[in-house]
Amino acid sequence: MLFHVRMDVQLPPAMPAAQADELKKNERELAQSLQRSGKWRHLWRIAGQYANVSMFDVDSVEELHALLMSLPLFPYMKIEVMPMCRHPSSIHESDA
Ligand SMILES: O=C(O)CC1=CCC(=O)O1
Repeated sequence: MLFHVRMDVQLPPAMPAAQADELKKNERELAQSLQRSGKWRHLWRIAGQYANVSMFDVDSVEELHALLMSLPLFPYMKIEVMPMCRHPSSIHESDA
């Protein structure tokens, strides 16, 4: 199942820089591991914003929910999820 996910990061301005850096480092490590596994298919920065657009390929909504909740930055992100299904006019086999 494919999901389009937008994540807006909203770190508290008062958070110490060292704590923010540690969260970002842990987030990067997990994100890269999930990309290598194929679960996190795409990760794009939205230009000019501390936000990303991602595509996830998971087996269920429950798996997506657990994955998103496991992200170190989860408590500091506004997350919007859009479930994707194949468009009948798509010529890309990988869009399923
Ligand atoms: O910086 C972001 O958009 C949040 C994030 C997701 C994966 C990652 O490494 O950072």
